[in-house]
Amino acid sequence: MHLEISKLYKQFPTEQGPLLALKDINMHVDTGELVCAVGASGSGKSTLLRLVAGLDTPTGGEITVDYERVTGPGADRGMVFQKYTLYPWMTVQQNVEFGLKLQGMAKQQRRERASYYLDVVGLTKFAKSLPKELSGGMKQRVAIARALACHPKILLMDEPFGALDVQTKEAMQLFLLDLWKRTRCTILMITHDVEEAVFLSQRVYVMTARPGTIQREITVDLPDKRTYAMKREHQFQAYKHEITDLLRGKPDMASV
Ligand SMILES: Nc1ncnc2c1ncn2[C@@H]1O[C@H](COP(=O)(O)OP(=O)(O)OP(=O)(O)O)[C@@H](O)[C@H]1O
Repeated sequence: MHLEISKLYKQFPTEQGPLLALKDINMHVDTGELVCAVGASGSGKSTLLRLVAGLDTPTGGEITVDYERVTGPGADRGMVFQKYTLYPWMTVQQNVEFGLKLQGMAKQQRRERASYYLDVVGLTKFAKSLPKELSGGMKQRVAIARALACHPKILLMDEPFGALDVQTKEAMQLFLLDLWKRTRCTILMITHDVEEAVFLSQRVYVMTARPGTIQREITVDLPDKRTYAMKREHQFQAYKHEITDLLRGKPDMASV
């Protein structure tokens, strides 16, 4: 799998005139990578992910998945949004099966596929529950199972833990890292949370706001096994400060 974003521009018409949301964005994600784009509010993160998902069209540049141009939504890209997007009237199992049903998969096969991914996210016992009976973290695990069940080439995550309390968010970050290792899925996540980006990623793209650009690409050279304790270590804190300073627009003394 190879996702390539080249010379991407997005401009929106507004009452005050054209608004340049994304300017000359160049990024890539390869098989098995977990990459985050981090930026302040208004840096165009959601716009970027919507373009990759094919939910909107760029003003300039292009996005390719395995060298094929993205022209609309496709089963090769699975989405997980911040707000729980489960259908409230469907059981957990039905929610996970829904995309497969749309793809025309036979009943027995989709039941088995959904059960497999509910097991992967540890929610087998809740297959018959309705979303309202689940906690926020559990709902996001269902949303992840639903996206993975369609066997996407890449999982696109838009602030997936943004609506969760701090403890649940940390638990979900560890859950995602474990899932990523077990399934070897490829993930592009956007977040405004610097600590989250450093904790999860192998590479981080740091964005600027108005217009949204890629300011820096940082390879996070931390041990593969990430732990809570690691967050207090010097190297982790150094990455966090480097990215926070970039977002604040402080001069980076290392590059002067
Ligand atoms: N449909 C639209 N029409 C006009 N302007 C838009 C539209 N969508 C986004 N924008 C503008 O584009 C810019 C980037 O928005 P976007 O939501 O992508 O940023 P973001 O980094 O995801 O922000 P946040 O973290 O607050 O969600 C903002 O200035 C926003 O107002």
